[in-house]
Amino acid sequence: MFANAEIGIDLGTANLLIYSKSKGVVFNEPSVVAVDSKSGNVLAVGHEAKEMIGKTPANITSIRPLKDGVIADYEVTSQMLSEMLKKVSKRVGVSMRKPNVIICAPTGSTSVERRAIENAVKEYGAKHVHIIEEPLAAAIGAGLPVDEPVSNVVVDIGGGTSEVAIISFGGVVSAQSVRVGGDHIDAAIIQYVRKNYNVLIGERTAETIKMEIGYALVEHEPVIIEVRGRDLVAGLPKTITLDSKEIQEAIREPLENILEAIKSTLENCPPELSGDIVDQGITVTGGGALLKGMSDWLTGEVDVPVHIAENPLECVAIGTGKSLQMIHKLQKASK
Ligand SMILES: Nc1ncnc2c1ncn2[C@@H]1O[C@H](COP(=O)(O)OP(=O)(O)OP(=O)(O)O)[C@@H](O)[C@H]1O
Repeated sequence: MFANAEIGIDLGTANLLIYSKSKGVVFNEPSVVAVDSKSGNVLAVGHEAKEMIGKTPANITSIRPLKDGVIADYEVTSQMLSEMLKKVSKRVGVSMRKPNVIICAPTGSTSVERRAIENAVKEYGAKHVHIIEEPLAAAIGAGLPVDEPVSNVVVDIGGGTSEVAIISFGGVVSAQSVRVGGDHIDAAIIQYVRKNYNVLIGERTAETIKMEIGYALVEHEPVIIEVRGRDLVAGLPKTITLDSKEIQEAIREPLENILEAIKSTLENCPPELSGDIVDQGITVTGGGALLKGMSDWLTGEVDVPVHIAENPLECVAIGTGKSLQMIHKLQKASK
């Protein structure tokens, strides 16, 4: 039934990626939509819409329709998907008519949330939709030998969720999904700056701070960044200088929540698989893997080797794409 499946979709909280069987990753843009508030019409999607966040006039709203890895605004998600598939069709000349689709969902998502994902794709006109567990896709995309009799641990740190899974024989042996990811790290930075400087910064500024001077909980030479926000007392624009040590403290809590999920998954690992984990280590995927010091921090905390995947932001999309070819094997394993 899935032999002729054609595209894989990583419908992420932060980014939406589309993988075509014939051309690889053909689309990789932020999961953002700019909508005309009066007519409800979509004005822009992806990069163009992200540029507009926090800057639009009253009649235009920039929306991120996914939250914590799942659909928060169904209507807008369907519109976004449809616009993005049309864009791909035009841009790379890949036909997106009635595709067979493999799309991923977080392991912690409910059946209602999964149905919403499936229906959003079907609404576009997809013929068959198959849902794959997000960490399994991440593991396949990271090049781990998921269908072999050796267990692998994958940690996928996305925008809205972090998934930790032990995978063996093409299936998820045990998994934990926490609704904590890059977005929560950004929110912690916004809160810190507001509390300590009385300055309000926007989401995009917080993300820049994280990417430029954010560190996992490791020793490092401090670096600084200058950013602008609005002084909450004077109401005027203000420039402040932040250093990486204070930001490190500000983001401690979400990082520790992610670590807890990793530790508890490892603690619940069937004893027969523990040996493999010591040998193989942990592979980290998702945008969060790019936080500076991530690999050193996790290695110190869990005492097994930690590898950052080669292309962490694209692993899930590549994995859904590759699973187009492996689908029969995976289906057998999940029976
Ligand atoms: N260099 C970097 N340093 C730190 N964080 C980064 C970096 N690059 C990207 N990120 C963060 O990675 C997150 C996006 O990752 P990714 O695209 O894997 O998430 P997603 O798949 O959209 O989300 P989810 O899996 O939760 O639905 C964002 O929070 C982004 O800020």
